[in-house]
Amino acid sequence: MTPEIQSQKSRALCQLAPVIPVLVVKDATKAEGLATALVAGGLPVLEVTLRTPAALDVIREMAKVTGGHVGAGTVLTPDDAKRAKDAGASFAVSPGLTETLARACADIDLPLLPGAVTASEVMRAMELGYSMLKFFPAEAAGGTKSLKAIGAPLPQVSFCPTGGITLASAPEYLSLPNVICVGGSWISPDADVAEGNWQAIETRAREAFGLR
Ligand SMILES: O=C(O)C(=O)C[C@H](O)[C@H](O)COP(=O)(O)O
Repeated sequence: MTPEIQSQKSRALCQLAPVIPVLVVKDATKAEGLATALVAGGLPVLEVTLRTPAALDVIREMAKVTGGHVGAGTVLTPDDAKRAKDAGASFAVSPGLTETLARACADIDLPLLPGAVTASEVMRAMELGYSMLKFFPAEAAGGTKSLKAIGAPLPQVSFCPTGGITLASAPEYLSLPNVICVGGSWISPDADVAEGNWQAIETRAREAFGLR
């Protein structure tokens, strides 16, 4: 799957909801309840970060939830991409982009949403064939001001900004023409996941769904 087609697929996923919840889940027994609450709240596209030992099992469980599109986040290497795909991830998200990772995702037909921030990083991603990118770390890298500035010379690229975004700051991002959705971990705080407080998470998902 070429990077061009990967970008088409990640763009279509990003269009499904205004927010992609970024999930750091330590316990795979929580996966089904968490995914069900998020999908019920209107957020079907889920990014499970490969930052916990349980992450691949979490992907495996979440992939069974009807209506969800489960991807892996923090995909840094070809091996991460392969393990994520084998666990049932239908897309991968990376904080950055390397040619090795782009090639690996192309080889295994896994759509990649790669990260880029500077003009050179975005131009490199474009050279490789990507037109849908994660803008990470969004707030630390200048937030909406940077996205607006980068959109002037590079309007053909769309972004999913992630990193430091909240329910309060999301609308300004979503109002930009080069932003399709945002990513964020605020919808699924550790304490609610640990306690299985799915109602609170569904309520937050619903608020996020209402952003567009
Ligand atoms: O794990 C990855 O692959 C990342 O790139 C980082 C995450 O996307 C951000 O950590 C989410 O940002 P917050 O909403 O500020 O928590």
